[in-house]
Amino acid sequence: MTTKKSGGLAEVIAGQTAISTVGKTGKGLTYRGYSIHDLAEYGTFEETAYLLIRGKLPDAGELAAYKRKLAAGRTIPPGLRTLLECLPASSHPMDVLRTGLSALASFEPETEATDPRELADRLLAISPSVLLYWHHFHQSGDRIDTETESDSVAGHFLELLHRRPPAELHERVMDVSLILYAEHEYNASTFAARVTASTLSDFYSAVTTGIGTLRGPLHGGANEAAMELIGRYENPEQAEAGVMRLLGGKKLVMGFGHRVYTVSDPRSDIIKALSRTLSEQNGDWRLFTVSERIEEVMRREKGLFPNLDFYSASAYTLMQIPVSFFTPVFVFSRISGWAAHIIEQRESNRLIRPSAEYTGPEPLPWFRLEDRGQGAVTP
Ligand SMILES: CC(=O)SCCNC(=O)CCNC(=O)[C@H](O)C(C)(C)COP(=O)(O)OP(=O)(O)OC[C@H]1O[C@@H](n2cnc3c(N)ncnc32)[C@H](O)[C@@H]1OP(=O)(O)O
Ligand SMILES: O=C([O-])CC(=O)C(=O)O
Repeated sequence: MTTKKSGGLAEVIAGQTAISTVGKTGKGLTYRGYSIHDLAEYGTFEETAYLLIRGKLPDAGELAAYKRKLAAGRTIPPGLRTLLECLPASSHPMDVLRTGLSALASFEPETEATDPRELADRLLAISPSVLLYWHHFHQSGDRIDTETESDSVAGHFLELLHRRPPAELHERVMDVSLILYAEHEYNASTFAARVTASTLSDFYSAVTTGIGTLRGPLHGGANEAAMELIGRYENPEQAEAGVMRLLGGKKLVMGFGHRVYTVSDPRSDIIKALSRTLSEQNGDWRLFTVSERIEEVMRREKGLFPNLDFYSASAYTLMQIPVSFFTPVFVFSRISGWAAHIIEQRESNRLIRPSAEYTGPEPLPWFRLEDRGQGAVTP
């Protein structure tokens, strides 16, 4: 029988993975055995993506070659540019990204000869270009050159967005953010991508599935929803009163809670520290102090802790990233985790098709159309 605990597949072991561990002792996170703290402190997003997609850390030569390859993958095919120009200016950026990456399949289809690792790299490299080509075309009519001098995904995205090389601190914060968002075991979007891969569908379809699933506010969309909440309040006192009202009305406070972590989300302290540094640098503490008060209230009233999405919201805003780009940034990073899982699924595939507990009517007699009067078909 489905209980509240088993609903949503909570605590169900739905398969195996060698890619990451989430929530060991209630709060740990490793990617292929490396702690998230080491990756965020000493690593870069490119090393992380290489580790996830290829299963080992690159050496210096491999990393340099990998960065060159990603830089070469930023170009958008002319047909896809035309398509992006045709999408409405009012599109949600997640629609643009989902549609853009899906359409790339028509220009550069996966074939028997395609190495899925190469395709993963192409999608990682081109994603910021797709979003920002569309953005600038509809903002100013400019058909931007999507090549930049930057040798990192973080720098490429920020440079395309603001059309100038990013400050060193901003590039590092974005790089760490991409590391934190890269991979998380059987989260909803990754699991959905694995389901698609398990039907032997193509790589693009699996990634597109992931994007569609990530967008919801219970998952990746929570970073945008959290910013919408934080942005409502001028000061911590207002925030406390507002959140108390939400809790009184049994509403969810986005950016809090987690399905697997029970003690804390280890990524949250890392992004929180960066949000503090950005506030200090900007000399603007409003978002940070409002966020801290919301955190205090949520701990006191509900015993809930912030997840990665909560302090990502203030950090991104402090770097002048538009709110509607927050979940797309999550996509830029999570493509690496999805890719690792799609490849792992393919390596030992069996169709993912669970069973359901039936709760519908017992077998019913058939009524011919002319006999179906009011109330004739009642169980
Ligand atoms: C990167 C990521 O994707 S992290 C997740 C991002 N999502 C969010 O931040 C959305 C807000 N959070 C939530 O909705 C949930 O905590 C989820 C979806 C993340 C996890 O959901 P579940 O594991 O199903 O938790 P569940 O709903 O059983 O929560 C347990 C209790 O805590 C409450 N609760 C959980 N999260 C929150 C929250 N953010 N605000 C208020 N109450 C909450 C629930 O209402 C429930 O209360 P009840 O027992 O009185 O009914
Ligand atoms: O694991 C989850 O359920 C959600 C999450 O934190 C992630 O995908 O990063």
